[in-house]
Amino acid sequence: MPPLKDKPALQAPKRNQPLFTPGTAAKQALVVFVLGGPGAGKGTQCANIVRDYGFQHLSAGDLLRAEQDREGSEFGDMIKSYIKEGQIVPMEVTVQLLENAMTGAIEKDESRKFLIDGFPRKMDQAVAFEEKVVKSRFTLFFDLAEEDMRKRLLKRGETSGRSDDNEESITKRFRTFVEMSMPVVEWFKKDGRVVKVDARKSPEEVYEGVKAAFEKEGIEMKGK
Ligand SMILES: Nc1ncnc2c1ncn2[C@@H]1O[C@H](COP(=O)(O)OP(=O)(O)O)[C@@H](O)[C@H]1O
Ligand SMILES: O=c1ccn([C@@H]2O[C@H](COP(=O)(O)OP(=O)(O)O)[C@@H](O)[C@H]2O)c(=O)[nH]1
Ligand SMILES: [Mg+2]
Repeated sequence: MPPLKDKPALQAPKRNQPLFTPGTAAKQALVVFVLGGPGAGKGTQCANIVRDYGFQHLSAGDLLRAEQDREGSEFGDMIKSYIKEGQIVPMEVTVQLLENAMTGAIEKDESRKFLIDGFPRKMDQAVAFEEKVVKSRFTLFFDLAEEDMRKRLLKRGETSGRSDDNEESITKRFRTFVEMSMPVVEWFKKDGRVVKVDARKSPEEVYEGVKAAFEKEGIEMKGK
């Protein structure tokens, strides 16, 4: 995993210091959250969307794993244990990593359209991000039963090398998903900002549902 590029080491906010700098470049972004249980296929579908819609893919899990492996990170050990236990890393860390990545991409003029994958997984993250960074346009929600997600994760675990793709961690991640993350989906749903996609079929068939969701939200493919 590469280190955080062109950014100072991530530091915990000092007492009485605002968590995020208001008015940053990230405010200009178009954000789509991508949620769904562990193994539902979020990352797989994000790759399709990046290819066809010109979004930048920011996976909160990938950013946390990169920070975990970054030499000198004061959060490395903490992130490692949260991930293995299927717990949600304190939101200050994740929101700051996301904001850094968005600001970096905007400054380099790569894109202002972001798919934020696997975030927000807990109400405090959702509220903080939308208040302090930017409000999401909508949430793409991949719907899949636990038994199917478990099968996909165990298969992924054969090659992923991830510390949390094993039976014990998977069970913990499912509990966290139901208790912490589903309330976030329900909250956005009440606000009319969730589009649900059936994730049971093949990746190609699931992508048809994704394209229909983007069309419904008025987001066009590249070059259209
Ligand atoms: N529609 C699908 N049908 C079967 N397997 C899938 C499908 N989509 C993704 N996978 C596989 O399931 C695993 C989890 O997918 P991934 O995209 O990493 O999900 P998530 O990011 O939601 O955890 C991966 O090994 C992936 O190749
Ligand atoms: O906002 C986030 C996103 C992820 N995680 C942690 O990172 C793990 C892996 O997340 P990822 O999205 O990579 O897993 P996926 O759902 O794609 O399998 C989660 O179980 C959490 O422990 C977190 O703490 N906060
Ligand atoms: Mg993923």
